[in-house]
Amino acid sequence: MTVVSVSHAAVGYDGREILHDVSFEVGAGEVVAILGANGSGKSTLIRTILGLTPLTRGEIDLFGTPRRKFKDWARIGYVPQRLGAGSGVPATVGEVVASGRLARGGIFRLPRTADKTAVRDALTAVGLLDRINDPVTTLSGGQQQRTLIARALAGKPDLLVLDEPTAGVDAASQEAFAAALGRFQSTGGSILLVAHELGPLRPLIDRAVVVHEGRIAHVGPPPEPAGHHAEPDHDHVHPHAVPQPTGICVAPTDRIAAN
Ligand SMILES: Nc1ncnc2c1ncn2[C@@H]1O[C@H](COP(=O)(O)OP(=O)(O)OP(=O)(O)O)[C@@H](O)[C@H]1O
Repeated sequence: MTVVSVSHAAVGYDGREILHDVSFEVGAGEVVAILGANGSGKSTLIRTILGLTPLTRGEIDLFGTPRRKFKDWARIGYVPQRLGAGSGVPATVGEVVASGRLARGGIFRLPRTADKTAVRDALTAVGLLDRINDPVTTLSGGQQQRTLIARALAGKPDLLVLDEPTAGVDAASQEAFAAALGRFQSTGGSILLVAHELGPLRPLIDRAVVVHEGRIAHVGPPPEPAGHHAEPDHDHVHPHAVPQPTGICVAPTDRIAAN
C-alpha cells in the first residue's frame, strides 16, 4: 500500500515555479527523509502534500485517495518545527499532547479514559511522562520537540509528517526522539520527514529523497552527512570514511546500558 504518492508535481508561488516535476512515494511502514539545501523546496513539498499549498500540475494521493478528495486527516500526524515561542499560552505538557486527540473527535469520539491513556502512552513513548503537569515553557527546545511528537502520536496516526524535527535539538532529545520514531515504525507507522542533518535518525531511514533547486536529484540511501558529501550527486560511500564512534558525546550516563 502506498501512503503518499507524488506524481509529476509542480508547485509555485506568485507565478514562480518552485518545484518542478517531482515524483516519489512513501510505502506503508517506510521512513522517507526529504533532504536538501536551504531554499531547495523541502517545506513547500511537505506543505503541498498536506494540502496547505496548491499544486500547479501533477497528482498527489494520500492512502490511495487523490488529495483533493482526501478527508481522513486523523490518519496523518503533523509535527511542525517548533511549538511557537512566546505564544503566551501557559499550556501544560499534558494539555498540548491532549490537543492531538482533537482530530479524533466527532461522532466517533472516544471516551475520556481512552484520551487520557493515549496521552500518557504518547508521553511515555517520548520519555516525558514525568513532565505531564509542567508548563511547556519550562521545557528545553528538544523536550518541546518531543512534546510535539507526543501530540502527533496521541492522535494514533498511520503517517507522521515531520518538518526538521531535530533542528537545534539537544543530543539526548535527538536520541529519545529517534527511539520514539523507531517504536512508531515498528508498530506499522509510516514516516515522512524533512531534515538537514539526520544524526541519530539515520539508521531509521529507508529512503532519502534529495531535492535540489526544486527537482529530485537523488532517491536512495541517505548521502553522507558532512559538507560536500551532502551534495545531491554525492551518493557513493567513501572507502576512507571513518565511522563515528557511537555515543561519544551524546549519551548521558543514565542512558548507558548496565552491561
Ligand atoms: N509563501 C511563500 N511565498 C513565496 N515564496 C515562497 C513561500 N514559501 C517559500 N517560498 C520560496 O520557495 C523557495 C523554497 O522554499 P522552501 O521553504 O520550500 O525551501 P526549504 O528547502 O524548505 O528551505 P529551508 O531548508 O530553508 O527551510 C524559496 O525560494 C522560498 O523563498
